[in-house]
Formats: sequence, C-alpha cells, structure tokens
Amino acid sequence: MADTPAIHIRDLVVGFGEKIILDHLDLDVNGGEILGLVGASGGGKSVLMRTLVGLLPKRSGQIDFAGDSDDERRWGVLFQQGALFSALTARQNIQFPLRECARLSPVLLDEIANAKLEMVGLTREDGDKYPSELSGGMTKRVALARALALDPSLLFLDEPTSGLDPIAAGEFDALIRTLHRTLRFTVFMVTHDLNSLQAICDRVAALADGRIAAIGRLSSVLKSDHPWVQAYFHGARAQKLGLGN
Ligand SMILES: Nc1ncnc2c1ncn2[C@@H]1O[C@H](COP(=O)(O)OP(=O)(O)OP(=O)(O)O)[C@@H](O)[C@H]1O
Repeated sequence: MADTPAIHIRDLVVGFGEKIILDHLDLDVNGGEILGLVGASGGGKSVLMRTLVGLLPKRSGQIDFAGDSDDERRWGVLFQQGALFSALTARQNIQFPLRECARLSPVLLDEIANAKLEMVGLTREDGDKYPSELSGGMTKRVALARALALDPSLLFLDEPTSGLDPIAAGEFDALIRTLHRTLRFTVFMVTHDLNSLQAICDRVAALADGRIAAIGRLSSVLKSDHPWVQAYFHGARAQKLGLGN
C-alpha cells in the first residue's frame, strides 16, 4: 500500500489573474502515509489543498487520485478553523455529509454520529452542543469527526492544530496518529506546526516558489540547501525544537 500514490500531481499550474501561485508543481502523496506540507505564509499551501479537493480550478497540469472512479473516492476535509455550520449542533454537523451522500434512517444517522463523536474523544452530550458552545479543541474534534463521517480513504487537514494551546495541539496530533494507525487512511496535512511535523508526519514536503522545493523524511528535508527550507528549519523556533542543528 505504501508505494501506491494516493495523489499523483504533475506540472500543476494554478493562478489568479496575472498571479501564478502554483508553478508547474509535481508531487506524489503515497498511499497510507501522513504527508505534511509546509511553506511560507501566502505561499499557496491552502490553494494547493483547495485545488486538490476541487474548490479551485487549475490552469493546467494533471491531478490523479488512486481508485478507479469518482464514486470510489472517499475524502474527508478539515478546513482551518473547523468551518462548522453554526446553526447545526455538533451531531448534525457530523451527519451533514452522510445526509448529502446516503439515504439513512434517523436512528442510523444518530448511531453513526455518536460513534464518530466517541472516535474523536467526545461524548454523546457534546453532540447536542452548538459550535458557539464548543472550545477550540472541541471544534477541531467535531470538524475531524465530520471529516471522518464517510470513512474516508484520504483525509485533507488544513492547519489542524492552529489556534490550539501546545497541550491541546499535542493531544490532537496523538488523535490523528491513533486514528491513522487504526483506520489506515492517507493524510495530506497543511501545517505550520513543527511539533506536528516531528510527531506524526511520515514525510514532509516544502512548498517554495510555487513548487515542491524539498520532500522526504524530515531528517532528509532538513539537509536541503534550498534557501527557504534552510531559513524555515534552521531558524530560531526550529532550533528550540532541536531541529536544524
Ligand atoms: N480565491 C482567491 N483569489 C485570489 N487570490 C487568492 C485566492 N485564494 C488565495 N489567493 C492568494 O493565493 C496566495 C496563496 O494563498 P494561500 O492561502 O494558499 O497561502 P498559504 O500558503 O495557505 O498561507 P498561510 O500559511 O498564511 O495560510 C495568496 O497570495 C492569496 O492571497
């Protein structure tokens, strides 16, 4: 499984007006791995993720997913800030993709949502709460439960630990790792969190100048001589984590 690309991207160009954001980008995401994507703020990480999930058009290039047809693809997406529907309870948010994609009885919908709540470390009672009643960490967990609603084979995470304190961020990383080990999905994760890169990513890809400047295990990316990669991984914050020595 590990050698099958879950996502195969070649020569991808995405831009807005005159501005080119992704400039002939190549990337393979291996089946079953957790790939962490880092890059400068405004460098195009979210644009890449939104293009992969079909929310932005590409100018040119090729994006192929493992699996034979659109019907066989099961994706989950966790957007930055969770992006829950504020008028729906946590449980209704989790049920939303199920209602869109399958005709299930109300009893079964509740059972599935309760199982997903438990999976992400929340209770049935939490399912009755509205997003305004949830802490930042709980919001991320509900958003993750919603992303898991359709039992995805591919999970897209956009800065899953942003806005969380270090303890909550560490717990969320551990949750993703545990779910990944158990459910064996592929993860494409945009992150600024150096701890997450160290703790849960199998490989790291660095986006710079609209392309993947370095990719591989964190230890090999650290050795890249690309100027942005050097600055990112050998800066003061990285040094504090013992990276880039
Ligand atoms: N819909 C859009 N229309 C026009 N420009 C856009 C659009 N979406 C993103 N951009 C531009 O594309 C560039 C890349 O944005 P993107 O959100 O992908 O950056 P990022 O790497 O995710 O940054 P950050 O780490 O700060 O979240 C930015 O210059 C942004 O202004």
